[in-house]
Amino acid sequence: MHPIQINVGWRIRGRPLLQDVSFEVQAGETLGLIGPNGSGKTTLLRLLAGLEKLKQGTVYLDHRDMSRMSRREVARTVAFVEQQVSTEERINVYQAVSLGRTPFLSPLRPWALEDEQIVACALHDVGMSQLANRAWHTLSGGERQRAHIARALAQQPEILLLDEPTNHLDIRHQLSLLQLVEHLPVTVIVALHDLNQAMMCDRVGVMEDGRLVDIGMPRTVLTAARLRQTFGVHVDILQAPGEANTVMRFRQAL
Ligand SMILES: Nc1ncnc2c1ncn2[C@@H]1O[C@H](COP(=O)(O)OP(=O)(O)OP(=O)(O)O)[C@@H](O)[C@H]1O
Repeated sequence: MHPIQINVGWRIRGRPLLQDVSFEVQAGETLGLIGPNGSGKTTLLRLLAGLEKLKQGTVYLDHRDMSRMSRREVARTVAFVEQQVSTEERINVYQAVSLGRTPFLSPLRPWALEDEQIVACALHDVGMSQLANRAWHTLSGGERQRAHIARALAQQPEILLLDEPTNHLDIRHQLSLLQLVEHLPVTVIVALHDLNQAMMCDRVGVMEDGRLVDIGMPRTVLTAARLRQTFGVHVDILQAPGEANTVMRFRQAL
């Protein structure tokens, strides 16, 4: 599996969107990325997915310099579920998820039974097996979201990048997705707005104005002082009876 080493900056028309963002992710770890709107989470994920060309700094995927990897190699390693993804409307769910196998197919390696099994497994993991034959345009927002995640899983990536994956999902599917992600044998970087969900990650990185201002265990990072400074909110950190995890309750800072 691929540990990730990141040391990047990113500018657009002279404006720095990422500045000296430097961290490592261990193989199999789930890293939550949090930060206010516009703090650079999506920009960072797009760089790591190879959708933006790296101009400043380096990204190493399993000790390989990402800028020297072909698009196909990156696609075999990294799967990215974007916040707003468009999918060709005239296909069904099975076909949409099958697209995740594209980086592995070639004239010498055509579609095979193995691919069918991987797609079926990905659909099962997101609870979409029953909807495999449904036309894409008939899906709800949450069902589309789950199908996009299934497509990423069908890619069998070493690294899974998720940009606010729970934002269209009902509470049951939010929890099942997070549990699924937690138990996958892959390295995950997930941008989240729900700080209680961030508590479930192995570590949390905090983005502020294009900088990574903190990274560490959720309980160490998500302190009242940090949330007041970064998000401008007061937080009460509550210990739920009989629960190992704490729960956060927010009030707007004056
Ligand atoms: N192509 C672009 N051209 C100009 N500015 C951009 C571009 N892409 C992103 N930005 C700006 O970069 C900043 C960071 O955006 P980004 O989408 O990475 O933030 P984010 O942390 O993911 O925000 P959100 O929580 O709202 O999704 C924002 O101010 C955004 O307007």
